[in-house]
Amino acid sequence: MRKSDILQLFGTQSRLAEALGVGRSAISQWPEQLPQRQSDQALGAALRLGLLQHLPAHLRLKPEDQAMQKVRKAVFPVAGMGTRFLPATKASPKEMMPVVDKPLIQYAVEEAIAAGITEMVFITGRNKRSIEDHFDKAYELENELEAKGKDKLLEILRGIIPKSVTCIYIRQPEALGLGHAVLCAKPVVGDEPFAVILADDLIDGPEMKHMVEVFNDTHCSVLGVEEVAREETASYGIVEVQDAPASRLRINNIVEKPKPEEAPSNLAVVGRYILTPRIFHHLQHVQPGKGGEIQLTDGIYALMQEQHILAHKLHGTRYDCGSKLGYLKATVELGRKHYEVGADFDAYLKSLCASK
Ligand SMILES: O=c1ccn([C@@H]2O[C@H](COP(=O)(O)OP(=O)(O)OP(=O)(O)O)[C@@H](O)[C@H]2O)c(=O)[nH]1
Ligand SMILES: O=P(O)(O)O[C@H]1O[C@H](CO)[C@@H](O)[C@H](O)[C@H]1O
Repeated sequence: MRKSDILQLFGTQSRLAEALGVGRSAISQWPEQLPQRQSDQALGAALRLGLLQHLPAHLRLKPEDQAMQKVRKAVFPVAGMGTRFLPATKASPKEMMPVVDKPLIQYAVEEAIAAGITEMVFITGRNKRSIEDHFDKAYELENELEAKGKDKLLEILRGIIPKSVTCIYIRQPEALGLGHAVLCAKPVVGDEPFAVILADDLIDGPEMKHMVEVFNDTHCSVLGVEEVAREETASYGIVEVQDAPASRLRINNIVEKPKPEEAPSNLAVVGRYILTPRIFHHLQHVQPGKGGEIQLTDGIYALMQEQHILAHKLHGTRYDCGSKLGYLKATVELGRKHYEVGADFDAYLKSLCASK
């Protein structure tokens, strides 16, 4: 690829330099015929900035490069301690706590599958064996159900993970923080955009599917956000946004768990992210932040200095199942909707309220 083609795409050297996070002098030293690495970098930046529609036909992405830009992998960090749910989480993971009849992690995996994601990457720690068992084939149990003619249950069991989906487990040796957990996925994710789903934020609705649509349109990282009460900002990553063309919300600041008086807004990041692979570079360099942990938010802040990052306002209802109250709310709401017990449970709740 020629440097002049690239410059035509970006308009000016400064704009290209800014997009790549390098100085203008570095660009002026580029030769006219660009080595592969520079053309890849420049094309990647153009893709993220939505400039590729202006690219002459002979320079458009090859189908194999387009495949690399699909969100095919989801990372599920599940190596945390779950201290807010002790003693329930003393010997079993928080992500295996059931809401009605499915563990939290299964809701998260189902949301990823609904978004067309086919590789599930779990970042696990100690006490997390039951997560692997949950997504593994249970031969003895299946044989038992088959012998007893319990076909419906057998079907439910076999449907947990469709055949087209692969599960991969990576151990986070120490719970050094969410950012560190995501960095542990680097060897498996490689040079592709990927989703991050925090299972304790249970979302009733196909949120990741909507976010993948935004990514496919823009090729920018996307964060799921929701307005929270001012007094709750210290529990979340908080973003500041500006209106960008096509009513996409572009993030221009992100702060981990600010006090209400210091928060740039009340727009909170919930546990849904689509990130470009460049995040790994930044996570390798961020220092321990809030709470002495390697924070994903700090990596995202660094990424934002060189790439556009968008905020996607949730469509579905989110339940903070990392907290007791949020978990109880999810249990009641999803219980009321459940195909088997929903109607009876709803009648019970109504009679309970009437009797108080
Ligand atoms: O080092 C870490 C930290 C956090 N995580 C994962 O990131 C997500 C958000 O982290 P949380 O802070 O909500 O989870 P926690 O397990 O640490 O919970 P509490 O002690 O606060 O009750 C959770 O899904 C957690 O498992 C990791 O995988 N590794
Ligand atoms: O839940 P944690 O680990 O305290 O916090 C993590 O998840 C939150 C969403 O649930 C985000 O807003 C935070 O930015 C992130 O660090």
